[in-house]
Amino acid sequence: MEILRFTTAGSVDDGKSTLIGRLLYDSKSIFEDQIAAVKASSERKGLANIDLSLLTDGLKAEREQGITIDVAYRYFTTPKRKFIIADTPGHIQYTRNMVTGASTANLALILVDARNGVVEQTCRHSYIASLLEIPHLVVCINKMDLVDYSEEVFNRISEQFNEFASKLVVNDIRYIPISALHGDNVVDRSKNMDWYQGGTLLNTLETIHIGSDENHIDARFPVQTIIRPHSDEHHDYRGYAGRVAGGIFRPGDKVVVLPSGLSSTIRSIDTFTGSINEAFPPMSVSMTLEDDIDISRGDMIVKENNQPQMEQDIDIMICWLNARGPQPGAKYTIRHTSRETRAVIKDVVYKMDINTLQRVENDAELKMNDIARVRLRTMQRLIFDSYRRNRNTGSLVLIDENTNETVAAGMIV
Ligand SMILES: Nc1nc2c(ncn2[C@@H]2O[C@H](COP(=O)(O)OP(=O)(O)OP(=O)(O)O)[C@@H](O)[C@H]2O)c(=O)[nH]1
Repeated sequence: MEILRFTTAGSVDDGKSTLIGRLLYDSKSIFEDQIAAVKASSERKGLANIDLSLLTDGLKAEREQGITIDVAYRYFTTPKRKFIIADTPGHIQYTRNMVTGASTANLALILVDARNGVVEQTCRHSYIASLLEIPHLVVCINKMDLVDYSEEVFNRISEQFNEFASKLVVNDIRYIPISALHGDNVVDRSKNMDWYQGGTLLNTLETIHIGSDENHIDARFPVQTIIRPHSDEHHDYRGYAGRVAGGIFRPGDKVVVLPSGLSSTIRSIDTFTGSINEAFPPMSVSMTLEDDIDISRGDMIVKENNQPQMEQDIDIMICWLNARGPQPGAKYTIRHTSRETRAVIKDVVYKMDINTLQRVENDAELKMNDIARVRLRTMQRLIFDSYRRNRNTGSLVLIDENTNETVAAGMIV
């Protein structure tokens, strides 16, 4: 079954918890005992309706303890798709959390309070979603019940958002008028907004086309592990295991191993359940080649006629995630595909002011949540594509060698 990953963003009190609770409740994705518990505590609080935000409040408590990464993952399934929600809180650490939750997302769900319209947070979240090249944006205009389910308010906010979004790179934006509290257009079609002809939120999540979200053109296979079983039966088996990061591989394909440049032909592609004729992202497989060549972890198998770049000097857009900014000359471990190497930050080219979308030059000091363009020099060559071309081979993280913390996420320009 297809999996859709999405992230949620909105300012504090826009209704994210209520919306996710509603989505799980109306799609019957939560267990009866959880519902019973929420009903009981709603009654205890003297509420007439059950308070759906209580379903996600357990997670809030965790957040308030200040755990390192404030992203809570929730899972639900309908007959059509599986869903993974990366739920990020609306408070000030937006960038860091969104980057963490959104790097693999197909879709970003942006919540707007119908009474307030597009606010600063909406713009920041949308900018980050576009920076991360999240392919689909769904803007839910919530609390429609508080504006008399007005079509005019909905249109005004949609236009306001559209105008801002025209400055971003987002290909697919949809707008849905909802009331998370009353359930309008979340799972069930609203009886209060006949003027709205589009799908409900769940319907949109179930049907949005995500088949082209992965790059199926540039064949990229970063090798994670070399498999050499020691039993007699498999004496000469040597497989290269990893996750397909782009394109389509088939037995018989002429391939090149990078960085060595040695070439061979794919003999077989194997999975736990047997051999297959085709491998594409994000499948995890093991390949065997016709020739016995030297391959190690971090190498990349690609096709002869379509090769990635290999460089040591790399420009990236970076999101700084750590409380401590980079010290001059500090070395970092870079994790990129299945490869690890060291790098130094040579230069901060500019920082980005997310509110105005202007570049700020002459300010090289990176602070938490900053977004900047920086130049890296790596010890070994990286084998990469631009992030725009391939999110798998174009993204990397920087790790502090002393504390072992992830201090930044980067997207190769
Ligand atoms: N009238 C109305 N109230 C809503 C709606 N959705 C949410 N609310 C209310 O708005 C308030 C905030 O909702 P939450 O779901 O806690 O908001 P949140 O965005 O998750 O807040 P944080 O988790 O603090 O970021 C609550 O009092 C909700 O009952 C809606 O569609 N209509």
